[in-house]
Amino acid sequence: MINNEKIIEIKNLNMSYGSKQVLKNINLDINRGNIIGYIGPNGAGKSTTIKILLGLIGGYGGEVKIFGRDIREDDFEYKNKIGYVPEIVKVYESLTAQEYLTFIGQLYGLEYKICDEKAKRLMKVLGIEDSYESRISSFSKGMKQKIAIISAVIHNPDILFLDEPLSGLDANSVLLIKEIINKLKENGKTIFYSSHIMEVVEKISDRIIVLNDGNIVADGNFEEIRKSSFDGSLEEIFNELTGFAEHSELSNEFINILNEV
Ligand SMILES: Nc1ncnc2c1ncn2[C@@H]1O[C@H](COP(=O)(O)OP(=O)(O)OP(=O)(O)O)[C@@H](O)[C@H]1O
Repeated sequence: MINNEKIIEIKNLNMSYGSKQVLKNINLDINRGNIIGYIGPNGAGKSTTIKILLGLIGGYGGEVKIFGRDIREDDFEYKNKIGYVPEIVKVYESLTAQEYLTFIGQLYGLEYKICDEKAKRLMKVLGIEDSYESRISSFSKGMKQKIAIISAVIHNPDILFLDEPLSGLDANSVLLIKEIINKLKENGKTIFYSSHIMEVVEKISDRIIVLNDGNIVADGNFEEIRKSSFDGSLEEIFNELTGFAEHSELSNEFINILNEV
């Protein structure tokens, strides 16, 4: 399905922390129903972009429109239609899954009874329903990740920002969550997928955007990126685009230091 409705429009986006410019004139239009692989080396500016889109940080230059409206003017309504799985999951660990998920659901305006029922059913699908009334502090890493995913989608958002969403999940859960992401796309949801696992980004994304030092250095589907670069895997192209060629030298140096004593 080709959908040209622009759901996110970013014009001349700049962001600095003190004297350090971390986003340098980013221009991006994102269409509804796409999975966008948003990748780049550590410190490239990915989280900063996502936090601006989420309305979590201000002080930027340029313009960001979501659902056609400037987020500076409409910073409340649009937030009800977006969901976010952060890289480092901070859930309120002293709460039970039931307390936490119903709290989040109610923040998004759902009735208690509806979020209670939905949360329990979603946990069942992800195989953790037995822990619905247990404290999150007793959960394994993967279980906490599943809670973070449920809390990001319980209100059925139109745009989903996922930062390393598969972190800590076992192979079966990875398969299930990837399948769910594809079905969310088929349902017209737009997904911003940020990850360092290149194999997944390569397979899952309709469009891949590579950020390096605050600049977009590649933008297109995997085939287009291959054509404009070379015929390799996304991991190889990524290393080439971001200028990282010293892995052999650096790994030798690391081992040599260990061998000194
Ligand atoms: N609150 C802050 N104050 C000062 N500098 C910051 C702040 N947040 C981020 N930075 C700097 O901005 C740059 C971009 O950081 P950002 O977190 O956006 O990178 P990233 O691409 O998400 O990296 P990673 O892959 O490691 O998560 C980095 O140099 C970082 O040190």
